[in-house]
Amino acid sequence: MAVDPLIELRDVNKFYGQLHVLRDINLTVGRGEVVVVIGPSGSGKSTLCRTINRLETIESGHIVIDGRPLPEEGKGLAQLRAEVGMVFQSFNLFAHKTVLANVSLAQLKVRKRKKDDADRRSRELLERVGLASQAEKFPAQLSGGQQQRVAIARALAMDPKALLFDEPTSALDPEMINEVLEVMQQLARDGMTMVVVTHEMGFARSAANRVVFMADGRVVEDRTPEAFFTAPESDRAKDFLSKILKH
Ligand SMILES: Nc1ncnc2c1ncn2[C@@H]1O[C@H](COP(=O)(O)OP(=O)(O)OP(=O)(O)O)[C@@H](O)[C@H]1O
Repeated sequence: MAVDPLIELRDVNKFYGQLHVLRDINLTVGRGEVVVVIGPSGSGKSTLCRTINRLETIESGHIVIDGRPLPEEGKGLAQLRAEVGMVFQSFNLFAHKTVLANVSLAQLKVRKRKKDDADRRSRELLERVGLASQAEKFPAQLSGGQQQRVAIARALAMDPKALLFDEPTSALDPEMINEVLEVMQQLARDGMTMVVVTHEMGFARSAANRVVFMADGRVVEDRTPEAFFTAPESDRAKDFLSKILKH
């Protein structure tokens, strides 16, 4: 399936103290693929996502992005985080900067764009996420769904090769979830490579090329959404689906 690998994890292991949180993870995300990671609470989904961005270090194994190993530190890390953007549950916007400045800032610092160029690009992206009229506002003046769309615009402003989403809708009121998922659906249709940790099974069914099911720090299943949702193979996945699909 993944003929042109963009993100590769080989035999990755991670511990928090005694807790073996990622166990022999092997995962390949091809260019243009959307991989949705699901699984019970505490199974290591967020940690997996964070290791790809090197927000967490690993004890053993290899992570390769577009043919290059993850950088260790310094300038290489800022470059990595521009190339592989991350969208968090908690938005992580700068409260004292306008929406426009939030989207422009890293472009000035990391991409070394001139302010006019950065602001022009930011406005284009705010338009793309439906927030053109909110550029001069501050984050606290926006709804949670709008703030998350600003965070997506900010990640896109770095012209990333891939985007990681760590439970991007979990902090949102129900009526705001869809406006964020619609932006993500559009990105998927546009061919963005995405790894999405989410509890939104509708998104997994409709947008994912593959569903990765994790339990106890392991990848237990890695299959198409059709195969996973209609005929899960493992007892862990069957149990998980029977619990969440009751709701
Ligand atoms: N910084 C940390 N220090 C110690 N333990 C941690 C840390 N971060 C996470 N853990 C533990 O590692 C395990 C995996 O956490 P992780 O957040 O990756 O799981 P998850 O599958 O994303 O869970 P959820 O769906 O609840 O967000 C959990 O047992 C968690 O308590």
